[in-house]
Amino acid sequence: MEINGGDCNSGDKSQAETSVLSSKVSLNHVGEVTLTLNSDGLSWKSLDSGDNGGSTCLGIKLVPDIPTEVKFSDIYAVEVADSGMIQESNLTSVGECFLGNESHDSEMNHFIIHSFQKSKSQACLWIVAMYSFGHKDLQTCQMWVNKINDSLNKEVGRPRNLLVFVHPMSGKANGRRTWEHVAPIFARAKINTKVIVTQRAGHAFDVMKSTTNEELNSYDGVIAVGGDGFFNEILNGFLSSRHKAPFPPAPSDFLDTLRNDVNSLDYASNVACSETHYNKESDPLLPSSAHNELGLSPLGTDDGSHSIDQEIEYLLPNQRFRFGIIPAGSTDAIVICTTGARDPITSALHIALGKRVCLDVVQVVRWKTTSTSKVEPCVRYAASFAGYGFYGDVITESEKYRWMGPKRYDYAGTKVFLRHRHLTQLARKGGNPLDFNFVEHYKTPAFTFTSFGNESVWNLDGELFQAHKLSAQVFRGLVCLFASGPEV
Ligand SMILES: Nc1ncnc2c1ncn2[C@@H]1O[C@H](COP(=O)(O)OP(=O)(O)OP(=O)(O)O)[C@@H](O)[C@H]1O
Repeated sequence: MEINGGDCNSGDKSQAETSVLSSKVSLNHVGEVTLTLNSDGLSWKSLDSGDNGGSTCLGIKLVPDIPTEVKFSDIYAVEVADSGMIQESNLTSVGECFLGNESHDSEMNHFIIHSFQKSKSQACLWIVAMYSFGHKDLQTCQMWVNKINDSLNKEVGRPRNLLVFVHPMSGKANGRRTWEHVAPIFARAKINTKVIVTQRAGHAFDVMKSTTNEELNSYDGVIAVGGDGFFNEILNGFLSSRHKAPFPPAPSDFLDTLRNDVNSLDYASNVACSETHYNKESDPLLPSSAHNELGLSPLGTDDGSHSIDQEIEYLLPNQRFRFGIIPAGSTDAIVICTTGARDPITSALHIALGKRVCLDVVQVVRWKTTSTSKVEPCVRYAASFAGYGFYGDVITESEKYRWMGPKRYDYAGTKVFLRHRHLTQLARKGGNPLDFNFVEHYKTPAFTFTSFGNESVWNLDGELFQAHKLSAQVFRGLVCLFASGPEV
């Protein structure tokens, strides 16, 4: 083993300060290599042929398709393994040439680097990759592991403790299996997980709502193993007791109605204040200072002095806190916006490596009149979409057929469509169902708030709905998921 000084990397001060470690080791499926520890990762070069491995067969050069470097930012774990076999060649599948090559296994101590490779057919899809390096001396293996771990510990943003909610009935009732499939990645990365398998709808919401920030402070994030609805349940549980911004501005005719309603004065003044301080043209996102100007400082500050960063601090249990999702649902739309692949392993790797992306969250306020004629807001948060009308009816109906898996949406959709009163009447009259105007029944036939503007107001079937996108600036920390953006 050689330890070379930093003078190997002349010219770059930061690199020169990092001493470079280099050893002759055996890489499984490749053979003998010189392994080098650089400032940002590991690289290796084959000693067999001088040009990174491979051998010749009938005059044709056979080069194993194995990377020659890995960055620390892409390594999620490293470990010393029990002594075992290292295969010194990769030529197991080249027919006759296999016999002609000297491929042999050697028993030696080894250490394993756990990383990932991007799928060749779909770059968003990450596949676990293991590099097994062998050396006769166990101490050398341990020394490499220690050095690599020292570098991994300097990687920022990686979680150490996570709260994991598993929805066992999600998708095709495979939430638990999905978690068991990815759990070894967290174990290898030495990430502690507290796992809660939900017993009923609303379980995760209740836990998130009732758990204090002090209690959540011991975690670096919350992970949902389930679908979009499950993720939204966790998000809503978290925000419902923490997000205290004023409601979005309402149209003046609606405010007049509210002002005339003596029972609703509190809400009217809240909404009116929002309207006064908000200028859509110059400031498309709701100003964070509105919290204080409205006198709504439930986060415990009312002097108007704290900055946006401080607000995030008050809202989140800690600055590291993130939300993550491991897809196990029926549609998994959110994960397509974050990792770009509907694949639990890809999501688990993103989470373990501390990759993140900001995702907008929308607050939807529905003003509804209660039985006592009081106008009250009903607040929900959505990370992908919110539905109304036909869409809502389909979702409600589909819950009866969860055992069918994702097919239930097609079945429930058809059933709700065919149940339509107008359609039945039309059929009785001998009309052509294709002439049927779906909009007649559902004034908003399949209304989904998929593309939220910064501020939107809808009057649907006589009820007022408002949505506003929570400022990415204000909620920078809050809406970060454990995932990097999809490859473009
Ligand atoms: N243990 C449980 N039993 C029944 N329902 C549950 C349970 N845990 C959570 N739920 C509810 O099931 C709803 C749907 O869950 P989820 O989003 O994971 O599945 P999905 O509907 O199959 O997927 P998608 O939302 O991607 O279409 C959630 O909103 C949640 O309230």
